[in-house]
Amino acid sequence: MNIEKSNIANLPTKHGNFRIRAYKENHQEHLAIMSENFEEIETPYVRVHSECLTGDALGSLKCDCQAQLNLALEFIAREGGLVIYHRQEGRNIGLLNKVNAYALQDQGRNTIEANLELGFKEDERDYSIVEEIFKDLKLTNIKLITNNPSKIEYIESINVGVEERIPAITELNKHNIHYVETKKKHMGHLF
Ligand SMILES: Nc1nc2c(ncn2[C@@H]2O[C@H](COP(=O)(O)OP(=O)(O)OP(=O)(O)O)[C@@H](O)[C@H]2O)c(=O)[nH]1
Ligand SMILES: [Zn+2]
Repeated sequence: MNIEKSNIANLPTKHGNFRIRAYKENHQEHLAIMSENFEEIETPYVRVHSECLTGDALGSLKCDCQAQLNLALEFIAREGGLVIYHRQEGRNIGLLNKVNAYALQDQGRNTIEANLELGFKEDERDYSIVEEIFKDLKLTNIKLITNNPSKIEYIESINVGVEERIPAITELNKHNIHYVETKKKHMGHLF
């Protein structure tokens, strides 16, 4: 994999001060967001956050993405760690397809049924860039912020130890409760 990486720069945010590095693979760019003390921590807290433009940027109430991102940024600013902003929109079906999936959800399909009806798997994400970022940042043991057991499985499969799982549980609302229930029931998410 041919990956270009940026220098490390400061990023002050309302959640705290971070250090960021961008990574470019083919036509996609990702971001590592590190706490200021990241390099001194032996076993950092890590979140691999999948891009959700509608949630992260627009504050969509259909999912729990923005709340999880905010939770993770606040957590690592306080406790020390890393958020990888993994640019695989819509579980990697892309924005246009995700909006088509939303249109099917408007007609009553759940998040998985909509993906399948469009000809995709329920989850098309590929985490190979995450392995490259872990190598670049020399991560061998982490504490992972997630509810998704397949993320833990993947990270262990690349020989990075997951010493602890921190749940990423946020407040639900009437728009996302069905989405979260579907993840729990059909995708094995831990709540
Ligand atoms: N295809 C599709 N993608 C969605 C939908 N809602 C959210 N997403 C995407 O799902 C991804 C987030 O995945 P989730 O299943 O919510 O959570 P996760 O990352 O697997 O697990 P956590 O680490 O616990 O948050 C983001 O890329 C979102 O853009 C949807 O209805 N359809
Ligand atoms: Zn979302």
